[in-house]
Formats: sequence, C-alpha cells, structure tokens
Amino acid sequence: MGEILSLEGVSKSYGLLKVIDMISFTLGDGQMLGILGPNGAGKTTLFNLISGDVCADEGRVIFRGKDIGALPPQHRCRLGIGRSYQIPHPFAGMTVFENLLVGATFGEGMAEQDAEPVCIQILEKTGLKKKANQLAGSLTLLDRKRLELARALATRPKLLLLDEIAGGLTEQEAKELVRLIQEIKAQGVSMIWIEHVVRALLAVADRLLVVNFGSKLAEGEPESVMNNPEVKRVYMGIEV
Ligand SMILES: Nc1ncnc2c1ncn2[C@@H]1O[C@H](COP(=O)(O)OP(=O)(O)OP(=O)(O)O)[C@@H](O)[C@H]1O
Repeated sequence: MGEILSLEGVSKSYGLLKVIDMISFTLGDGQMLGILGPNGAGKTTLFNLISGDVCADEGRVIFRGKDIGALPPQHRCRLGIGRSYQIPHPFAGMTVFENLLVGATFGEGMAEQDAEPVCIQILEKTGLKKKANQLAGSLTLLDRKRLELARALATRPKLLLLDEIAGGLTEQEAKELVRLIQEIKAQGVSMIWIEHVVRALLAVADRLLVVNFGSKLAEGEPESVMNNPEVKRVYMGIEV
C-alpha cells in the first residue's frame, strides 16, 4: 500500500501562539485516519494546512509524492483534496443542487453536463435529493452538515477531510452517516476525520492520531491509542 499523504515536521504559529508544533504523520492509500483532541488542540488548523487554507511556517506537506505546501486551496482541490468545514458555510443564495455543481465544476473542473449526473448521484447517496431545489440558506443545521459532505464529494476527492460532521446527530443519524462514510471508503477514497463522537470514529478509523496543544500525543491502532494512559488522562480526563 502506497502513501497518499505525509506531513513532515509541520508547524504553524499565530503570533506567539504555536498552534501546530512539529507534527508528522503518514496516511496510506485508501486508509481512514481519525483525529481526536480537546477543543483548541489544533485539529482544524491541521486540516487548513493540508487543504491550503493556511500555509505552514515550517515542514512539508506531501500529497501523492508532490510537495503541495506552497499551493493555494483551489489547486489542492483539483489535485484531489476535498474537505468539509466544521461550521458549514454553503452558498446560501443557491440551491442545494447548485452548491454541488459549484463543487464539481469549479472545484474538480468537470464540464457542467458531466457534473450533473455526478451531483444527482451524490444527492441520492447523502439523502438530500428531495431538497435539491431548496435554497441552501434555508436548510436545518443537520442538512447543512449533509450538504458539507455532499459538496466535498462533488469535488471527487482522492483524499477527503471531514471536520466534525457527526456532532448534533441522533444515534440513528450517526449510524447512517457511518454507513455512508464506510461506503465512500469502500470506493477507495482516503480520509481523515476529526470527530468528538468517538464511537462513530471508531467504527471506521484504521488508525487514530491524538493531538494536544498542537503536538502529537499518540498515534496508532485505534484500540492501543484508546488504551494509552496518557490519552485517557489528558484527553478523556480519566485518571489511570
Ligand atoms: N486564524 C487564527 N488566528 C489566531 N488564532 C487562531 C487562528 N485559528 C486558530 N487559532 C487558534 O489556534 C488554536 C487551535 O485552533 P483549532 O481551531 O485548530 O483547534 P481545534 O482543535 O480544531 O478546536 P475545536 O475542537 O474547538 O474545533 C486555538 O487556540 C485557536 O484560537
């Protein structure tokens, strides 16, 4: 199995605050890495560094063998990095379908006639078909989260970054989401999923990475990471 992504000694500061401190990890092709960590640990910043929303102060971001650290987000998207945002921000004045079309045409570069059937398929898959013609701004939070995922899928990513998409879902909805993510994974899409809903994450993650104060606290097989005494103490607040 080859590597799709590797971060090598990546750091990022905002003023005096070092938000990401020398983080390195690799992601195998078709694998799912789950990221856990307390609020403010630097998880979303890590995604921003991969998607190009911010650039690292030091270190390298290698995607499919190429150093993409200096590329803007739209170039990284075209190369195959799709992402959802923790706070959904769809194009509120456009319909759900139009939001997907933007992802497919501008994000991935598909011609509109090719993009339409792809978008319809994604709407079906994500349970948004009935809302295709609804304005994105009028959706409930839950449907906005679905739209975040659908929009990211419309860019036909090879690597999908999911930022807390299970928060606020009922148990049943979380199960459906997990099924959908398993389906996407089965199609060979590599994924990184930041999630506080640990049960959902454990259902699909091949490996876990725990971040604390911008540094890697633990990484490895889910079971051994969850049993790591330092993870229990720092992240879960459990004394062992
Ligand atoms: N653009 C920015 N300017 C200044 N500080 C920032 C900026 N973005 C993030 N930070 C700070 O960096 C730290 C890490 O933020 P980040 O959003 O990456 O954490 P997180 O682990 O995703 O948190 P959460 O679980 O609450 O989403 C926080 O202290 C945050 O306030």
